[in-house]
Amino acid sequence: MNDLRAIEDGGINVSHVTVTYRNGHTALKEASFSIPRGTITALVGVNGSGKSTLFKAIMGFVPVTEGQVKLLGKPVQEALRNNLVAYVPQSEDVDWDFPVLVEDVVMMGRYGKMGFFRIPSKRDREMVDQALDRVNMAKYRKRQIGELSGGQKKRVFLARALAQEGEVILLDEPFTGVDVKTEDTIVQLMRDLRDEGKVMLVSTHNLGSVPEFCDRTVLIKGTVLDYGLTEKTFTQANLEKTFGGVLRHFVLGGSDLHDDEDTRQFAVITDDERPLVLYGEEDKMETQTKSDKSND
Ligand SMILES: Nc1ncnc2c1ncn2[C@@H]1O[C@H](COP(=O)(O)OP(=O)(O)OP(=O)(O)O)[C@@H](O)[C@H]1O
Repeated sequence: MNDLRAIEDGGINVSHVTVTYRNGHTALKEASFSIPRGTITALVGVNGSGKSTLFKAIMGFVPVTEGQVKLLGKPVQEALRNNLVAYVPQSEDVDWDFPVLVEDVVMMGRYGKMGFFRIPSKRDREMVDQALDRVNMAKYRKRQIGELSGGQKKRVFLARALAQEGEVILLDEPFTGVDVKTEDTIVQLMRDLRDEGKVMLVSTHNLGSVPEFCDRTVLIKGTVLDYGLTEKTFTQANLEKTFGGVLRHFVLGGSDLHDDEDTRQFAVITDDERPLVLYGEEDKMETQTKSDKSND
């Protein structure tokens, strides 16, 4: 990938970033990648590979020991001051017992634009209404957030990110615990946001869906192993490097699959969420997505 383009387009630029926690543990070392605006990038790695640490570095929650992060061409603190970064958290990171209404959670996305007393303006209310409509959650606006299903909660946090009008959107495991319909809603929304020029980084274990909607992939294992266009980066060899022995992997071919001499084979790779399916000759297998109708 071309770093210059990301810098010119003002996307996410992570350059030689090292993060060492206070206990001396280095969770990320010399990580570098660049992604331009108007793109969706998958962040893929095993548990503990540094995905959350990278998100925290991008949001300025942990100090970067070395290197630098730039968002839309600006240093992190400036981007945060300008309210440019929206974050959709993992469900486990949220205290669901906290008594707050759905519409109030979405309004939190507007706080950075309000004055000291946080009195919502007409525009703030309009943005909240629009955001709730976009994720199909308007009819739940007076519900307590803790009373919603996992998928509905996710949609509320997406609405909060929409209401914020952030240009950089970070999504931490948006598909965990959601049904297929919600997954489709989230994917469609992300595509729309991409078309609007936002830059999105999405951590996911849902390997099967990466080629469907992520045009770029960052592979992470304590550092960035590789990054770039999904069709070039999201390869079997790279996934094996990224996941080591954690992935389950099986291949079906020969007479188990074909009645003739066809040498093409299927490979299924999974870390227990939606599997990635590859098909073709052994040395040039390609990903199969929902939209692939023929595999004659
Ligand atoms: N506050 C902290 N202090 C010290 N070490 C930490 C801290 N937070 C995370 N780590 C360590 O840093 C490494 C990377 O953790 P991180 O949470 O970034 O991984 P992750 O890829 O997000 O994992 P998961 O997929 O489970 O969310 C792990 O070894 C973890 O134990």
